[in-house]
Amino acid sequence: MTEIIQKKLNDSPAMRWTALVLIASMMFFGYMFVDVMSPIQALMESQRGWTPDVFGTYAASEYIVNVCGFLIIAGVILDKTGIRFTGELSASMMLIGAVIKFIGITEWFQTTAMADWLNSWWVSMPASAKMACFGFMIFGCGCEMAGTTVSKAIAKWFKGKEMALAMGLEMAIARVGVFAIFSISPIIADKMGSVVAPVAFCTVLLLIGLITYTVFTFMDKKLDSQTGVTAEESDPEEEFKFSDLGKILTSEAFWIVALLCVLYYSAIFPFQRYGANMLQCNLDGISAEEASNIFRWFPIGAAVITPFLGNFLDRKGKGATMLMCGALLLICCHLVFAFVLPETKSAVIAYSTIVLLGISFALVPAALWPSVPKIVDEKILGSAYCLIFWVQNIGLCFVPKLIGNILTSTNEDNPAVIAAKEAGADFIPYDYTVPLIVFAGFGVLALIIAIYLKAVDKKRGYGLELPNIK
Ligand SMILES: NCCCC[C@H](N)C(=O)NCC(=O)O
Repeated sequence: MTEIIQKKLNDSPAMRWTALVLIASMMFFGYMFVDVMSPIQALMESQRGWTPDVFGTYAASEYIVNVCGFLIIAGVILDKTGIRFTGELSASMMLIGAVIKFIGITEWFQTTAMADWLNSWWVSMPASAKMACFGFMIFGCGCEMAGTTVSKAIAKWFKGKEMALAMGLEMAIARVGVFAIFSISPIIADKMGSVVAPVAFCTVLLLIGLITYTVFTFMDKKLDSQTGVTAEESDPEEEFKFSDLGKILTSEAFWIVALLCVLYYSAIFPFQRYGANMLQCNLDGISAEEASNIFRWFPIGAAVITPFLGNFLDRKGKGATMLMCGALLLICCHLVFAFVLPETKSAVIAYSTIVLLGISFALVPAALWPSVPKIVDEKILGSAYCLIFWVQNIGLCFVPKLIGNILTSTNEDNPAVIAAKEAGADFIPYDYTVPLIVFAGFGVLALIIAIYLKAVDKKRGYGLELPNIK
């Protein structure tokens, strides 16, 4: 009898890589939106009155609802409803949040009665910033939920195939999004003469992201029909249970990784918000466009190297060592920005430090995320990732605000800042030394924890230094 073996959709390399492109597009556009304002901070200050303090509050708003427990609920939604519904929900939340933020910063909104009302309380926060924060809160819930959903989707489509490479590439594509927006946001703002245009552009891209994910859901439905799955993720063993939270939260290894994650990323993503402005200030007031041109090599450096490091980790191991090297590099880079760059004002030093920071940003994520399955049970892996994101989001929420406050308070008596403000200048030459020392401090703590993790790994034999491919 001839046996007919039906090939599943993800058995075809073309189909599974198409699926990756579709889902990674959503994250690509999402990461673009996250940083659309970062390179036009000086313009936001001159056109909408967003001081560093306001900018810090705005940056924190992306994570606030996640920190209040949304990420835990997101884990439940994902495990109960599956990747199709959760992905659509995430992409829709990102789009709705983006539209609210876009409306909030338009010229038109500033003339409305609602803006007058918003301006009447908490007066240091302009109405545009309040609306943008509200939109960014909704966007942030969608974006972080999408991050977990995409990991689960890649695991489903690439299980037993090129899973690590696919995850590395997805992260790399997202970093390219940051590179792209740092390149084009100031250009669009300049050409259109307004800060609204780049936000409008990214909002349209998020709509495209929703469409690409919708196309993926049709492919995923087809895959399920081929594998005979009727209700998604119906295996009760795989489901999120609240009792699992206790198991994870009482694990020492989980806390080591979660703390390392929050400390390291607190010196990366919040820095990304201020990086271009910091370069502008430390390189004697180069234009926002020139500063973005330098800064964009940070995510692109990470994007290029991450898949290679993932491959190295798969074959040679050395995960814990990579974490230590990444943290060490981070400290050196922030200290160079704090003390060497303001003295030398050298573009060469700025470029090389940015590239080195990009290498650090490749080393740590490439080693950190694949380490999690080595320290927690596969059954509770989804919950563990959600909880690590949750702890990480606490840092990402409060650190930008902390940095904004420090930047404002340490520059209160800075004569150059006072003079620029009095003259109504477009560019305010802030002194970034103290915020950069704080970032380096996070790196020092991350390094100590990475060293401790390596020692714990040696004692308990998690295999963090071993290759993934046996
Ligand atoms: N909203 C941008 C920050 C994404 C944070 C996310 N929880 C994460 O850690 N992603 C992995 C990465 O390395 O980008």
